[in-house]
Amino acid sequence: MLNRLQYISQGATIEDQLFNIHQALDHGCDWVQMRFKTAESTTELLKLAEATKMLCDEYLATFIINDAVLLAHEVDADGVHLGLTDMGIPEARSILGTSKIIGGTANTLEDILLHVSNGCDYVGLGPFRYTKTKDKLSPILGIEGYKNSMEQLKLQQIKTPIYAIGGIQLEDVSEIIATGIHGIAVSGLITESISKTKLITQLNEKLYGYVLV
Ligand SMILES: Cc1ncc(COP(=O)(O)OP(=O)(O)O)c(N)n1
Ligand SMILES: Cc1nc(C(=O)O)sc1CCOP(=O)(O)O
Ligand SMILES: [Mg+2]
Repeated sequence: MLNRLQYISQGATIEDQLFNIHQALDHGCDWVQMRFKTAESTTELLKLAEATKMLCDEYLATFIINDAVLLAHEVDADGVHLGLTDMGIPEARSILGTSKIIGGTANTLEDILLHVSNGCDYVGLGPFRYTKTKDKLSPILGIEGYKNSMEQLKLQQIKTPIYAIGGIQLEDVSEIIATGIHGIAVSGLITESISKTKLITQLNEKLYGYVLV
């Protein structure tokens, strides 16, 4: 089963990225998505990916890469996350094989159904609310948007794990999970937290419904 909490990395430089990723792992995150939009070259992306791979191996954490399928293949990451304008899931699958995780972005039920029919392993459905982390946001879904999509998926007996994303705060998690959503993907919440161990423990308690030891 896929973990319920995914940390999406932040940082303008390799050093900031690595610091934030290391912090998240050290305080209990077990799934990192490397998202480095300000990388100046493919060499920088490769350097960060290699370093993140080593860290995630050390912490026994899942490591996926945003957008870059060939890079994920090159560093033997656990998978990729692909947006609506990134490489298609069938092509990514043919490069990465069946053992790797492929996630896809959705904003509508139609997006979700397309990803499911293309064999994605999970869907990131968002944005939940406005966030400054990503430019050019799709229309905001709010809790009602999640309720509607999850009801339709239940009717169609679709069990692909769906992750909520976009501006999520600790206080939002219980009502999000109550819709049938599998997990959450967060960036700013963890990066900016000054008590990360407490935050991640509280997130996991809400996501898994019991206290993790
Ligand atoms: C878990 C998860 N869900 C959605 C996204 C957004 O991906 P994308 O639409 O490709 O946008 P960018 O992240 O590339 O700006 C995501 N990264 N992760
Ligand atoms: C990367 C990303 N994708 C989104 C989408 O809606 O597809 S929202 C988002 C940003 C997530 O970061 P934060 O937790 O800081 O809001
Ligand atoms: Mg993308």
